[in-house]
Amino acid sequence: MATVSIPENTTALLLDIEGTTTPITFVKDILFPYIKDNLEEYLSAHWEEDECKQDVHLLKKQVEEDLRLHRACAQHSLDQSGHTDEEKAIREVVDNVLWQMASDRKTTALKQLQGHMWRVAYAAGRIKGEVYQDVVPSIRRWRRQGLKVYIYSSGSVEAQKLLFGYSVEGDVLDLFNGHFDTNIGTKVESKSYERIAERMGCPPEEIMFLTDVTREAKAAEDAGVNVAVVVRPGNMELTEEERSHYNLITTFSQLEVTGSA
Ligand SMILES: CSCCC(=O)C(=O)COP(=O)(O)O
Ligand SMILES: [Mg+2]
Repeated sequence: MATVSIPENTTALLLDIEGTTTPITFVKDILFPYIKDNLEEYLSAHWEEDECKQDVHLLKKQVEEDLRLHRACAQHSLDQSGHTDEEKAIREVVDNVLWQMASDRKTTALKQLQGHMWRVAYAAGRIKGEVYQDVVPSIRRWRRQGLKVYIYSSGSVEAQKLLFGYSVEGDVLDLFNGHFDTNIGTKVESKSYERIAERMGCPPEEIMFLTDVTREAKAAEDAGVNVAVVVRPGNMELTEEERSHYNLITTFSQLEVTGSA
């Protein structure tokens, strides 16, 4: 198994979740179906609570933005009048959320609601966060070697903490120095990586980002961040050009700090 060097000046590793620390199938076959199956019941049960009201408010803001950019179809828009009865309003939220999920959108509004819904399932032991076997030992090794380790996922920070707090390996939240989500910007915008570097208090060149998505890798590279593309079973196929351009790893154990044995 070929090793890939973590550049010598690196002080922090930044990790994607889906397709990188965690199988895509966990997200697509466990997490997302949970939302689809429980959405209407969840909204009905929590509709009058502040947190749920804020989630719905954020979804409405997203619809306004989508309409402004001509992205939303009329039947998937939330009612803007505010003069609708509760059942109809819930139905509209359900339709909008399912529409967003069908296109695998990564909006902050969608991800915030999903995070709140998963909380109950994790706490009740109905879901355990999957992580590839190489993930925890590799991160522990990097931490011993003095590197900081952060997560950057489209999943909300709350959803990230649930996944690692209730993981198949137990509570492994101590692995991470911090978490970032789309509140800092989308993962395909290079500005997001500049902001993350600012928040970490280091230049982008000291960060190495691991992801399965080459559009994210390109955005990070454009910001000056070093990247390795993670190839896991079920991840999107890479083109020949991508395969030759990026450092590829199939497991975290391949990543070695330069100069370490
Ligand atoms: C953080 S758990 C939920 C995963 C999720 O909703 C998602 O969109 C994953 O996106 P990623 O940026 O980790 O590929
Ligand atoms: Mg990913």
